[in-house]
Amino acid sequence: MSETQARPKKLVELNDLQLSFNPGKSNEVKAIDHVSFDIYEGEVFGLVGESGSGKTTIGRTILKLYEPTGGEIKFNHEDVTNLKGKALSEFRKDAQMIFQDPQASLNGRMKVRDIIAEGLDINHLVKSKKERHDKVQELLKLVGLNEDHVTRYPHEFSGGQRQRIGIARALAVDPKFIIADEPISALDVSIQAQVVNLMKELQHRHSLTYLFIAHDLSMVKYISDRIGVMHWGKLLEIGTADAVYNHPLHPYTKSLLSAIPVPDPEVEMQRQHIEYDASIETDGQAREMIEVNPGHFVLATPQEAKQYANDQK
Ligand SMILES: Nc1ncnc2c1ncn2[C@@H]1O[C@H](COP(=O)(O)OP(=O)(O)OP(=O)(O)O)[C@@H](O)[C@H]1O
Repeated sequence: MSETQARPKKLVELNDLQLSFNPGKSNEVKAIDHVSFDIYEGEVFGLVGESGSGKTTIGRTILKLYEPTGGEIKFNHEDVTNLKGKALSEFRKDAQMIFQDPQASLNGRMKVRDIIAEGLDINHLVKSKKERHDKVQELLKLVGLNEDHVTRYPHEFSGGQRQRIGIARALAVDPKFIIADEPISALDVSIQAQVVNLMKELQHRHSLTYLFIAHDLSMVKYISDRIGVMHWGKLLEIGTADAVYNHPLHPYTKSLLSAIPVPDPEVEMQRQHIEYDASIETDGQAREMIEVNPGHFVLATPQEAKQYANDQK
């Protein structure tokens, strides 16, 4: 990189993050098991892995909805691991979340206008009723909803429209960073692309940074710049979307990829699912993130990393 070229700025940094549920008890779950990665300003970072791998816990821990058991979280170069009070409210304005199930995450007894304006009210971002009204109208338009929808309730909308309301609510406070936790998995396939396209468009227009959480790689590959793959609380692989999708290193990533259905029926008939033998995660050997190709890391022993690199040739 030349001196004149700007280095990507790190917006979110996770350093050796750990979170255990029920620590020290027989039912302890290491939901985040020594995870480190950075998210650069302006990028879409996709976090994938099967149900229970710890993706939601990471999202909620970044937003300070959970207290980590260990490690550090930085936002905009500042340590936010132990934020409290006013500083925490400020941070929560900069970092917003969009949820998987808009039906459950929107208060059914509130009108759309008040749902969208909630963040404006809490953070005292508007000075008059008119300003509040205008801002809500602007947000509705931004996410492709009708201006006369303001007096309706969430149940009067389709799933896709409800997710648009969730997006408008998140954008109301003008955040820098959005965690989208499986934002499309509850939607019809025909609507999924529309919502993803809207999110992409808003990202460009508002210079947003996303952590996009999903359990399968197909849509994540389309929206993400880089992808991290999680299993059992550990980050197993990280790289550009192209590297992870087209040149996977870890056997778990290969297995995840082999599970994606192919639209072509003939190819689909011949698709072979690669079984993943998870015993390599519990054999007691020390593993660390090794950079096999520039920017493409895998959790491995030095020997495994060599093997994974050779398998690619
Ligand atoms: N509040 C909680 N108390 C105890 N265990 C929990 C709690 N929340 C999550 N877990 C456990 O932590 C692990 C990680 O869960 P998490 O929801 O983060 O996974 P996920 O990858 O987001 O899965 P999903 O796609 O199903 O949301 C799982 O084993 C889960 O059962």
